[in-house]
Amino acid sequence: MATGFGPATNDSRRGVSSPRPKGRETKNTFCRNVTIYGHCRYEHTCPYIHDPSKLNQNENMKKRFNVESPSFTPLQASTNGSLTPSSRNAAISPKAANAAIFTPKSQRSTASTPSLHTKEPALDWHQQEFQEFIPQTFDGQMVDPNASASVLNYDPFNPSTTVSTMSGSSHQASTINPYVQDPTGLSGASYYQNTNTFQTTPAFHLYWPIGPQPTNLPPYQRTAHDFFLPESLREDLHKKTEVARQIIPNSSLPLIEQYHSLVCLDTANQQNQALFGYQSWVYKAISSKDGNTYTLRRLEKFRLTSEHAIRSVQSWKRVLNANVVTVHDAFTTRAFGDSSLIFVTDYHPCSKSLVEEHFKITQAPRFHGGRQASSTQIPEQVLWGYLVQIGSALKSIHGAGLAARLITPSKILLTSKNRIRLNACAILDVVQYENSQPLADLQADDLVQLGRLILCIANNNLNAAQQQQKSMDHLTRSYSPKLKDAVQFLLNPTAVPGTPTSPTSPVLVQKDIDTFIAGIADQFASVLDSTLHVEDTLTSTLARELESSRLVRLLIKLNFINERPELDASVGGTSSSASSAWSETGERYYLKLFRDYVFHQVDANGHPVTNLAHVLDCLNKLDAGSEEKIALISRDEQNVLVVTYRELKRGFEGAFQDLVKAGRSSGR
Ligand SMILES: Nc1ncnc2c1ncn2[C@@H]1O[C@H](COP(=O)(O)OP(=O)(O)OP(=O)(O)O)[C@@H](O)[C@H]1O
Repeated sequence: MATGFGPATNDSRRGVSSPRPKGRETKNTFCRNVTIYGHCRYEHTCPYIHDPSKLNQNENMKKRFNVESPSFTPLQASTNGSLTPSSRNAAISPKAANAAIFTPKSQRSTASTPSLHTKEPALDWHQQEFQEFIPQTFDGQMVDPNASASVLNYDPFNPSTTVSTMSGSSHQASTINPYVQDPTGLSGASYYQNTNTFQTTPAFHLYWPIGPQPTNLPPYQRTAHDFFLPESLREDLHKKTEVARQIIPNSSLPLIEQYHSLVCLDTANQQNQALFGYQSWVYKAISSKDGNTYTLRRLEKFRLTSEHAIRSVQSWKRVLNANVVTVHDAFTTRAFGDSSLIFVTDYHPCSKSLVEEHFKITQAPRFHGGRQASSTQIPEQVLWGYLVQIGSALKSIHGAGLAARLITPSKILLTSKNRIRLNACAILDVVQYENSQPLADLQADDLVQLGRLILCIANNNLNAAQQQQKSMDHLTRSYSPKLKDAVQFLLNPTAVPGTPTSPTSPVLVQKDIDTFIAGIADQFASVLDSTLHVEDTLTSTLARELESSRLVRLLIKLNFINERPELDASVGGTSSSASSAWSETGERYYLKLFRDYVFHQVDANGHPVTNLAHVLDCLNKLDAGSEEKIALISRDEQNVLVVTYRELKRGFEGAFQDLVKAGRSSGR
């Protein structure tokens, strides 16, 4: 390492007293700028020697420097937190008055320099001597001293940094990407100058707490679970995937058009014919056209009398609402041995109807008749959630010139917690095509059906709408007046009194979905807020999975490369001898030892080390191509190879490209 000190060439340090030896020590010191750059831009003011022949000419030096010459004044943190020169007589250029203070990173916790850290751990063991100043080639790249300070203050392990970084200077935060292979070296070790300090350790991962923090645990209390999906979500998704891919071997159910692997979703033996006028069955099926899973609803013994009837489904295909089960197609088939009408809709695994959710028949003591419905009162917020969601569905449906026509508990699906979708849209439009009522009446009836639905759920009774007054009394006693008003509005006849134009003819205003939605706007706001909270949580979970999936891709590549005995010198053969295996030579050999280093470590007693943190740390550093060195030990323990992650990464990419090329050339 060069021992000479030159003036700072970095603009961000202009006007700052850079660390340099005191006055008389310069007389024998050759300017390092000349050594490094061949010249010194500050030759006329620089206190160092620029002419090699003048070295050791002490007398000359005396003439050029006197006590007023700027001297090295290391900054020290005073007890009041400000930076003071250690030398009492130190003279600082007046220009320095407006300059940002250069703050050695080890002193940041006590310095008054603005920091991105809102709170920093005051750990003594982080304190260390300020290292000697090493000129960087940052000219013109980091001209804003504050920008450089904020970047150097970047702490990937400190969640408080994240908060302030994101709110305060999001642009700067977004420029920090440890994965960028920056040819300028900005993302390399030179960028993170004081690499020995905790604060400037570069982030080799992006497990970054970006969303709402569900727990207030400090970092050292985190567990491996924090890196992956929450258990409940993982279980839920697994269950859904399992159910979605379930098939029944040797099933006797036929193939219907492109739909195969049918599984019946109706568990009840008795089918209710009252709603559609036909016995209906629901199946899960896979489409051979796109591989997706769909739901087929079959209406038995249906005879199509008009082509127009089935064409009415076209309008339903355009209704894409988050609270409506999307309709994809409708057709007739004889595959079941009769003439059946089939509706193809989205499939929502593990969903259940509101009947199953709220009116589940439970086994009760014999003196109660053996069976009874669950009697727990449904929270008001759940009822508002249903009103808002179905209100939103009806807005889309009515806006498309259609009516839902069937808003009943058995035809509303609960697809996840408190998330519902109308599930029998389009069916009555086809089966009752010939004797359909005016659209306005049907739309008004949708609102009445919605009122009845809420009344039934609030009363825990499927037949509550038949004793309307009694059920309303119960609702009035158990819930807020606002909910009662909303249900009353819905249950009113198709028209409500409006402003009369004359005393003899009172005007009746048509009741519609827009009026209803406007009336419960505050509930829409609250449902929107909770939905956005859920979205935030899911986004933060997704961000964690993003990191995990990145590491999976890395591991896949690594395993493609490691130990491929079948690939001899024919791959990358120019660099390996014909007799040796490809994956055992050259850079691939490092990767093999690296695999041992990551996964096969043993402790002092020879017991296997299974440390997730070590694995994640190593893999992330490999992915980032860090300059950090590691010692790889050969399996016979005779050789130690010291390599940087950057070198490993280069070998890793090269080896993988070799494989890809070899795969292509052999036509695989
Ligand atoms: N689109 C769908 N995605 C996933 N599952 C569905 C879908 N549609 C229906 N199901 C499942 O099929 C079951 C039967 O649906 P169906 O509409 O026939 O209800 P039901 O309770 O049998 O009503 P009914 O008494 O009128 O026959 C539902 O409970 C639900 O679990």
